[in-house]
Amino acid sequence: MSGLENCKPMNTWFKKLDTRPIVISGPSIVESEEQLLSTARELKKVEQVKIFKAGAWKPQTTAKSFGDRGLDILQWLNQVKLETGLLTMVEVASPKHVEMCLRHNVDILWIGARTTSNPFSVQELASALQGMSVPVMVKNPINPDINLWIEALETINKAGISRLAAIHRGFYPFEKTRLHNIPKWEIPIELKSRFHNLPIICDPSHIAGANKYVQEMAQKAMDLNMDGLMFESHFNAAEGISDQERQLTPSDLNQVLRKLICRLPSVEDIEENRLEKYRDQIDSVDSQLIELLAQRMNIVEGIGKYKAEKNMTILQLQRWEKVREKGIELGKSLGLSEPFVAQLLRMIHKEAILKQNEVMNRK
Ligand SMILES: O=C(O)C(=O)C[C@]1(C(=O)O)C=C[C@@H](O)C=C1
Repeated sequence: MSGLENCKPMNTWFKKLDTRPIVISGPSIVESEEQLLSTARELKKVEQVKIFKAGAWKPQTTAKSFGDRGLDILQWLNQVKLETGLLTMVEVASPKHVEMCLRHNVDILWIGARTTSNPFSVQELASALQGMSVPVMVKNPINPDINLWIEALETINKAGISRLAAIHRGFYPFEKTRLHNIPKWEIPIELKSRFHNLPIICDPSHIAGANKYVQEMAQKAMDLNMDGLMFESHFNAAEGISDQERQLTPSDLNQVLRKLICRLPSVEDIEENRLEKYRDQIDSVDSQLIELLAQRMNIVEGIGKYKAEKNMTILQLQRWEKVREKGIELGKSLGLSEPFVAQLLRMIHKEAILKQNEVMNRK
């Protein structure tokens, strides 16, 4: 069993983290003490914000340099903590960063997408974290490689970190889309289905890119039952030196959070177990589907034997085209989308060919 099954729920990390969603926010880049403190003071007024995040050493896609002011920033963050009571969270990319953050009482560390993509860097961080108890969050790697993400999480977990969470920030888009990163929601869903106890935070700011899509991405994350949300913010977003289009002012963030509908993973079923009844119906339909597929495969097997006797090829393109067209037509008339039916039939046809191949080569 993976140690990730033993991750602690976030409401046990710190007393303050007893809300859903847990909201993390802070500037994309620290520009000055004034920007950091003013943003934190404004965020303090947004009730749901519990964690203030800041990149003290921010790796950029392009080689822009804002100088190594890590130490100053860590001191300013202590001031933030003192004044606002917010928990602080900083990105670490090297053992030196870990050591400095721990020395300056940063509450939570996070590992960025570029670092997660490199198992050697993750291992170095894990060695620096060995024996520490600080909570750590691990962003997904740049490319949609779930195994690389799991490997990074497990490496940090093996160093003894059980206050551990994943951050879904979307994936590098090879083609331009309306969003900055491709969300590929199926990846965090797969992560959650493999490790039920691993908290997952969504970063709608990185996925959306532009603020106008942030609400939609945040709602999607809530509907998928993610544990928290991480937003970029700036007290004076329009004047920020980077990522202006994806930093919310704290009052805009407040609006986003107020509009958010937080659906529950389960509800007291007061309407005579309505959900249970639906699920019983689904179970029954699913059984019928599987039984019908098995029947179809028996017929395919019969055709396979016939083809073997008559020396006929397995692949019958004309017949397959007809099966496909008829299925798509019927699907459409019943409200099923063409890509869905086409994909389903493609899988069935592939399995039929495998089956007949086995029949023909049976000794
Ligand atoms: O009709 C056949 O010849 C079959 O073997 C059945 C079937 C199918 O699964 O529908 C499978 C393979 C052929 O390429 C075409 C159709």
